[in-house]
Formats: sequence, structure tokens, C-alpha cells
Amino acid sequence: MENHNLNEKQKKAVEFEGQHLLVLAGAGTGKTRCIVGRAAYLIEQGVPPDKIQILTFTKRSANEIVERVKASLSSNQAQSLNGSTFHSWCNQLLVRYPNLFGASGYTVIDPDDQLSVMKMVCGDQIIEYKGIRIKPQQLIDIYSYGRNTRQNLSHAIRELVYKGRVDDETTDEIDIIRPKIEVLLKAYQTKKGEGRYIDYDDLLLIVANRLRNDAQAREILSEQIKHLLIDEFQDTNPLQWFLLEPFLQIAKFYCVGDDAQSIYSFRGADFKNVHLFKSRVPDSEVMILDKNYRSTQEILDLSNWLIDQSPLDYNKQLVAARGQGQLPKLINVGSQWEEANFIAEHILENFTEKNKQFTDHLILSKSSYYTKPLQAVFIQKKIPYVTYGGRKFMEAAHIKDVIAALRVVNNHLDEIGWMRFLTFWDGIGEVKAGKYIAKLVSYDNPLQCAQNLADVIGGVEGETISDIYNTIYLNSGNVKVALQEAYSRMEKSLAFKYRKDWEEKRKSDFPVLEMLGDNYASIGQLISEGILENAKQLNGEPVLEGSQLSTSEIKDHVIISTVHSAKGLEAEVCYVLNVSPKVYPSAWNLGSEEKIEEDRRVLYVALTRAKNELLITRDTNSISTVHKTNAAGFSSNYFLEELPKHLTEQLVNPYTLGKPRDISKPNDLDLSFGMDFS
Ligand SMILES: Nc1ncnc2c1ncn2[C@@H]1O[C@H](COP(=O)(O)OP(=O)(O)OP(=O)(O)O)[C@@H](O)[C@H]1O
Repeated sequence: MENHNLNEKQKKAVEFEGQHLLVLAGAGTGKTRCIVGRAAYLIEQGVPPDKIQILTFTKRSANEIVERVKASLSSNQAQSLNGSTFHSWCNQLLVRYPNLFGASGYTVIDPDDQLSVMKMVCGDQIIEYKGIRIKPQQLIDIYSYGRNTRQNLSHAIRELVYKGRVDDETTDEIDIIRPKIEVLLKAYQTKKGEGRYIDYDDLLLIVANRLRNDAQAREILSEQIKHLLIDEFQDTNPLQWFLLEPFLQIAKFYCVGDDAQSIYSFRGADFKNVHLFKSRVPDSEVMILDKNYRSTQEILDLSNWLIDQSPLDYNKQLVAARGQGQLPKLINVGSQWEEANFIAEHILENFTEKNKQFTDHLILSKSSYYTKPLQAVFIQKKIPYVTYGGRKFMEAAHIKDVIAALRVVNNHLDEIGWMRFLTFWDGIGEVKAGKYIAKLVSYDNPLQCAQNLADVIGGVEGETISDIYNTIYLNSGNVKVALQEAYSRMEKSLAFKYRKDWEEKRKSDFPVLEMLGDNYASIGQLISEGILENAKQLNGEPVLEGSQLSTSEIKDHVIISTVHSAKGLEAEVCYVLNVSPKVYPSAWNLGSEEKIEEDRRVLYVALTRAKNELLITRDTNSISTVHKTNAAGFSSNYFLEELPKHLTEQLVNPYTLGKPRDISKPNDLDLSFGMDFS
């Protein structure tokens, strides 16, 4: 079992006998190993696995932890162990206790749908004041920020609209625009209620409020949950804490975290929360782990140096249990294509000449958008890869089209679903659809919709739409069949709508969607959990992140990830892309020390993923920009500006073929030799 490979401190943490524990430790020191070990230990001690809940930030890490616990125990001991994200966990509670939480018959909506609801609410109203224009997306952001940070509306407006400025003029402006924003946010809440929509934050709030206010709810859940194991505790935000707090009376908390890896402040997380653990949680202890088992010392020296430059004191100097290795490499590149080619060639060389696998390579980027040229080069050079971060499978337009048909059967009051499903068909625009929807949501139930749909819409479209609705309705007990039937009737129109990349890209997602449907007992569950899950396990393989399904069949692949999705990941060889001025820190963040420091932590997370080889690329053009800026007297803040030479080896891209030397005047070309005419 995994517990045998624990050092003294890790073992002490795993076998903790007290009430609540926080393991506060640096990168690669074995926090994940402690969570795995803890779950296995509890099960071995006789705790039923279904009384243990593991909470993580991504479905992928939840799956990984659960699988590792299972692998470390004999037989099927951990079969019913549950690992989920906060959202997915709350959703499961709503499904399991429909009466307790009173949320059955509701539809969970994703951020795209939230925006659609907000657009409906705003109509043609625009909030404009002194050059500031607040669009529906920003209203959603303000609403979500306020709820996640549990701060009032004025504070959320100040942070998001006025970049946190505190002065009399700003306060006056906030006082003027706040009432207008408030009206729209309240209308949004009403609209959610009417459409029976639950947004992501609602999932947490519904559970939290019920538990806080209802002793019976606490009693019922205390029968179900005895241990909460929480990963990445530094990134829990006030809303998540609001949810967790009532569980302190119910379950034992086992949290792991690292303040230097807190990278979610835009969702309201505050890394200082780990420092408050003892004062917030009665009867608790904090334990520290200090040995890094992941990386060689040179990689840690660079990471230590980076975090040491911060004005904040993280009190971290990671020491490698594995000893010395290679210096990290810093490669200056002239363009994104050069960068992409360098990485591709380096990987291929490792693969063909150094016996490494593709999975030994992890590529980290601040944004998923930035990796597009890299993906293009990988496709061209036939390097298999998967992407983490970016758009999720269930958020892809073609998938949403088919899901919309299921949504309106599941909840016939779902106006967003209707709008998408109806306007999918040629000849039905938003105005027409709006009229039909007004009629359809006036029915009492989906059965009445099924009976009247053809008449409400009329014509051939009416027949087609009604046929699809009725078929789904009849098969609502079998999600896979419902999906198959819906897809077969929509396939032709889908192929036409997405004709640009239908065959190469989108079409192959549907068999996967059907397989996915097979995992759910009802359409409602598919919609809510399917939307929430980042990477669903299918046949033991994580898939459904981005439209990378074909490559998921190949087990050996490179991972291209955003740093935010790379929490907990590690690899032999790591490439950190575009560590250039204006990116680290981002030019946008220069006004805020907090944001600059968050960018520093993002880079820290990226650097500490590497086990043996760390390669950092940066754009030479931006280096010259920053030097110019410095000459003009501005401070660049660039994190690598003062990088001591001995911490990295600077490399010239060995794969760029410099232009060969040639003579200046062309010779005459003679094509008359080579053929023997004798
Ligand atoms: N006692 C140990 N002996 C050998 N290897 C260990 C030990 N503890 C951890 N490791 C290895 O060190 C690496 C990092 O461990 P782990 O992922 O648990 O750290 P972490 O603290 O969760 O890291 P991070 O916060 O950076 O994601 C893993 O490869 C793990 O297998």
C-alpha cells in the first residue's frame, strides 16, 4: 500500500488521530500522496468508503486520487469512494436528497447559458456612465464575484469595474451606477427562478444555506459524511468556506494546501486563508512537510529564487530529496512558430533517441489560446497530444445543440434550451422562436408540450421538432437511446451547420456523447453532472476536454495544459511557454501588486511541475521592448529581469536552420549534362 512509501512526517499526517488537520506544504512535498494515503488508511481502519468525500478542483484530480486509493488497497475495498469537485459534489447532494434541498426539476446552467439569461434580462438596456459601459457578461461577473467573495455589490463593482480603486470620486460613481446594476441583477435572479435554472454558484449556496439553517439537514448529512478530504485548500474561496463551515459539526476535515500555489483569486480565493485555519477551525492542527520528492535541486533553486523575489513572505525553500540534476534551460525564440517547432523537435528527439514516451512531456501555458500554433505543429508532425483547460466538451456548440433538445424535455420551462433548440432549424429566427416559447412555457408539463408542439410551430419544421421532442420524451428513461434518437434526427442539419469541420472534428464527438449518456440514470443528471464534469472517465481514460477525442484513444500522448489546469500534475520534461515580459507578469496586471504576485505564483506552479528537465521559452522581441521601456525610466517588473546567470543555461534554438552561406552573384545554370548521348 502507498502508505509504506511515506516519510516520517507524511506518515504522521496520514495517521492523524485528532479532529481537523491542515497539511501546509510546498510543491512536490507529497500533499496528494497524503490525501491518497489518508483515504486508504481510513478505509483500512474500517471507515466505510462511502462515508469519505474527497474534494478537489478538477474532476481529473478527483478521479486520479480515487484510482490511486483503489490501487493501493486490496480487492474492491474502496469501490464506493467518492471524489468530486465542489460543484459536482453539491449537485450530487441535490440529486440524492431531492426533498431536503427542494431542487428537483431544475436545470443547471453553465456560464454561457448564464450569459443568455442575462442578455434576455437586459434586452436593449445599457448601463453607461462617464465612459464606462457595463455589458451583460460583466454583470454576470459582478454577480458571481460578489457571491464568491461574499462581499456586497458595491465592493464587487469597485473590484471589477474600477479595478479596486478607493477614492471619493470612484465611491460617488459607484453610488450612481449601483442601483441600475442592482435592478438587473435582481431581474436575473427572478428569471432564474421562473426558468427553474440553477447556476454553478447556486449549487453551493443551496447546500450551504440548507445546512446552516436546518438542523435536520445536518443530522441527515452527518449519517452520510464522516470525513472530508480537501485538496488545494489555499484556493478555497469565501463561498466554498461558507459551504464547508457547517460541515465542521458533521465531519472531520483533512485539508492540504500550499500558500505559494494560490492562483484563483479571480474566483475570490485568498491564499491567506490557510494561515487562518487554526483560528477558524476549533480543535484543529497544522502540520508542515518540507522535502520535495518531485524535482531535482536545480529546478527547485530556480523556483525558490522566483518566490524569494516576492515582497510577500511564503517562507519556502524547497529542498530536493532527489539531489542534483540538470540546469533548467532558457530558450529565446523569435516567434511562436519557432517556439512550437523547437518544442516539437525536442519532443521527437527525446522520443526517438532518448527512449522517452510522449507522456513524459508536459507543456504549460498561461492561456489555452496561446497554444494554437503549437497544436498545429503537433498535428503536422504527428505528435499525439491532449489539452487540459480551455473549452469543455459539453460546452462545444454542436454538443449543446443536441443537449438543448434533451433540456426542453427535461424542463419545458427552460427558455434558453428552447431558444437554442428552435433557432437551430432553418427558418426559425429569434423573434419567431420567442413567440413559440411564450406559448410552450405556458403549458403545465412536458407531456402537454409533446402533444401540442407540431401545431404551435406548424409546417415541416413543426413536424420534425415535434418528432424529436416526442421521441426523447418516450425514451427519457434511457439517456443513451434518447441521445441516439435525437442525434439521428438532427445529424443532417448538424453536418450542414458545421460543414467547415464536421467530418474532421465534430462528428466523432457524438458516439462519445452517447457513451457518456449511458452513465446517467436520467436526462436531468446528464445535463447537470455532464456539464459540471471536466473530464469524465470512459473506459478508464480521461476524455471530454476540448475536442481531442480521437487522440484520447492513444494512451501515449503529450499534455498541453493551462497552468491553472495543471495543478497537481508532474512530468519528466516540462516546457513553460512564453515566459516573456508583459506576460509574467501580465501587462494588464501592472497596476495591482496582488495580481502581479498571483502571476508570480502561476509561474511558480508551472516551474515546480518538472521532475528532471525544465525548458522555459521566451520571446526575444518582447525582451527588446522591455529594455526600451526601461531605458525610458519605467520599471518593467518582469520576473526574470534579474535572473542570476547560474540558475539557468541559456540556449540558442538548436533546431532553427540558419540561412546557409551563399555567394552574392548567381552562376549560370547548365542543364546539359548527366545524359549520355553517345
Ligand atoms: N515519501 C516519498 N517517497 C518517494 N516519493 C515521494 C514521497 N512523497 C512524495 N513522493 C513523490 O513526489 C512527487 C510529488 O508528490 P505529490 O504530488 O504528492 O506532491 P504535492 O505536494 O501534492 O505537489 P504539488 O502541490 O506540487 O502538486 C510525486 O511523484 C510523489 O510520488
